[in-house]
Amino acid sequence: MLIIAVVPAAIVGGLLLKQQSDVEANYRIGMLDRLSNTIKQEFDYRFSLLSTSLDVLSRDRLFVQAIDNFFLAGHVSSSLGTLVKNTPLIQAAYLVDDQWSEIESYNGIHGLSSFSKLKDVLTYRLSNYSGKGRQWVFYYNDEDLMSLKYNPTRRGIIIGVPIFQSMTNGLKRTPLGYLIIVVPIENIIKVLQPYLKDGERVVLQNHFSGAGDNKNDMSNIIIAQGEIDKNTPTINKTINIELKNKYISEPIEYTMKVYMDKYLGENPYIKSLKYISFFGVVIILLSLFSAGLTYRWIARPLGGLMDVVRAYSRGEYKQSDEKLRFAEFFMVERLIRNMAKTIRAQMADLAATNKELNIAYLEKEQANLQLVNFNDQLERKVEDKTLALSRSLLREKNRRSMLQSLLSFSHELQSGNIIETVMTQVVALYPMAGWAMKSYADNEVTWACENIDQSRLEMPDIQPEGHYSDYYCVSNNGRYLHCFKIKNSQNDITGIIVMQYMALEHDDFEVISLFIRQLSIELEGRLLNEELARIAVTDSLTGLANRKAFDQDLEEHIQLFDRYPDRHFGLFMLDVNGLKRANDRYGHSMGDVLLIETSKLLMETCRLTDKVYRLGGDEFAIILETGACDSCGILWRRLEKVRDQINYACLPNGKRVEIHFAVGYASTDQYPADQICLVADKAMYKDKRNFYEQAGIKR
Ligand SMILES: Nc1nc2c(ncn2[C@@H]2O[C@H](COP(=O)(O)OP(=O)(O)OP(=O)(O)O)[C@@H](O)[C@H]2O)c(=O)[nH]1
Repeated sequence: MLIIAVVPAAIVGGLLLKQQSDVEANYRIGMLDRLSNTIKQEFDYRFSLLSTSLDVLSRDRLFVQAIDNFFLAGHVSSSLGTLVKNTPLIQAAYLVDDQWSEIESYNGIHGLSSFSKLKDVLTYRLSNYSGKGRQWVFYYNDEDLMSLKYNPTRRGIIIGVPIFQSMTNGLKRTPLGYLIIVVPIENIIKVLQPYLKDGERVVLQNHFSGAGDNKNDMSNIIIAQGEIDKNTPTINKTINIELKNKYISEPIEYTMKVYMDKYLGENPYIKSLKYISFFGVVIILLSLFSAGLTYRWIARPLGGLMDVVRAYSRGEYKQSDEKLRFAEFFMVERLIRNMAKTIRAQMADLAATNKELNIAYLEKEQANLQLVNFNDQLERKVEDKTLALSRSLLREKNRRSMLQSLLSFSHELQSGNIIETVMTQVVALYPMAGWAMKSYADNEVTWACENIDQSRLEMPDIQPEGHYSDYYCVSNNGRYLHCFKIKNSQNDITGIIVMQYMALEHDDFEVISLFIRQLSIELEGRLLNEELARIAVTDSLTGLANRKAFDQDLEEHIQLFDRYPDRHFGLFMLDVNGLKRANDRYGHSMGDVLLIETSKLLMETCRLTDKVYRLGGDEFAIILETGACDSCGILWRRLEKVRDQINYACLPNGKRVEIHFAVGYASTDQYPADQICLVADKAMYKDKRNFYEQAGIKR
């Protein structure tokens, strides 16, 4: 994997480096081309300029005439000097006559004999003149054409220009002389060297062309800038250049090699990258091959095996069509096939068992369902029954509670305050409700209220007179005022109970109605009992307490006095005088009136704390609760005063009899308690006797 990942990256990197190297190489080659062209153009330009200057000078009339005229030698010298100074390539110039004797020179060597070689070559060339140009170029080598300081190598180029009398006569004639120009290789180097940079060099190799006598070549001209290190890798370009223009008769050629110390060789890394790439590709191919083999012979069989196992785990017992390789795989395959057979058989058994179980399960489910339905129905019935039972139990409980309450209530009602007892009872029964009650039996005119607005109760719609039914209901701010009349057995309304509550349930209504009925009965019973008790101790004619009451009270007072001896009481005994006569004379009604009026008179005379009794017939008694002797004396004097006044008992028919009675009294202040009755009685009879005696009436 590492190889597969790294090798392509290295190849791509190498290709990029190679591309960069190629670009750089192309750039260097371009530089080399430009330098080569520059050197060539400069070479051509300089020699073209030189040839032009030579052509101009060779046509100079004074210059031509100077060959024959000694006096023009100064002009020649001046012209040659100008030529040499203005033309960088030229270092020395000679003007010679047709015998090649020097006429004038500049930077030259006087008496130079070396021209003999040139003479032969140039004469030969002129004889074979082709009609093209009239400047001839030659190499020189190892010749002294100027001082050593100008040309230490003794090598260079000579340009010979024949000078004719007239240009029109052509070159068939013998020239007057020759203009010889010396171009040392030092000047060529000097002219071309500025175009080079360090590490660049130009080697001009001349071609040996033309006649065999012109073998004095310049050898190689080496133009360099800076030191040349031969160990430094270089690039070079070889081109042919010609010293050639329209003035030169026979051009000469150079092979110019331009060197630059730039390395164009292959990058070693790129070179090694080739090997790396190659080996990388080989490794990748080998890896792919290995992967293919692994996949084909191991992974795919194992995958197929895994698929088979997974299919088995899912319950799909299909055999793979893929043939497994190797003996182990065959064994595994056989094992799996055997397992598949076994599992299939087991699955078939399981399927059959499962089917039976499913059937049994369905039957069980149906039975369960029926059972659940039955249970539901049973539960609903039990629930309904339980609810009904609980309701009846609650009702029964309420009734029992009510009955128990009513039992205690009946007992309480016989003795306590009726209103308070009833209100306590109803509030205890329904504490969340508001209650009010008014009793007509006690002539009560105010409502007893509990959690209810009394002002609402005073409204006409509440009053029982406007309603026929024993129960009526009026609304009260979203609630209800349930009104129950209390009636006695004569159907008289004896009271009303109001309940402020929500809408009444049937059970509640029944309970309250039962309570009201019970209340009515108990109330009437109490009233009857009270009446009976009152009658038992009341004299029916006069309305005074009777003898029974007198006996009870006297006994009470005696007992009380026995316990509290300082609390004296007094007893007055009274007897009406002349009742029999009144009866006899005017009838019993007169006697009754006499008794009634007497009792009124006694009641008016006594204090409220004194109790008056009619003991029977015409006998009366008075018990003074606080009846010390002096108190008894006060009452006796008041009775005396009343008796002394004349009072009548009158019938409607106008008949009347005078009221008169005898009085006697005793106090525990003076007598023992158990004797005061006797003492008072004696006193009374004594008083009666006195009356009759004074009145002269026979009894
Ligand atoms: N009208 C009337 N007469 C009664 C009543 N009770 C008793 N008498 C009668 O009153 C009479 C009482 O007689 P007396 O005891 O002699 O009374 P009296 O005539 O006043 O003579 P003294 O008591 O001795 O003064 C009897 O004839 C009774 O019948 C009653 O309630 N009404």
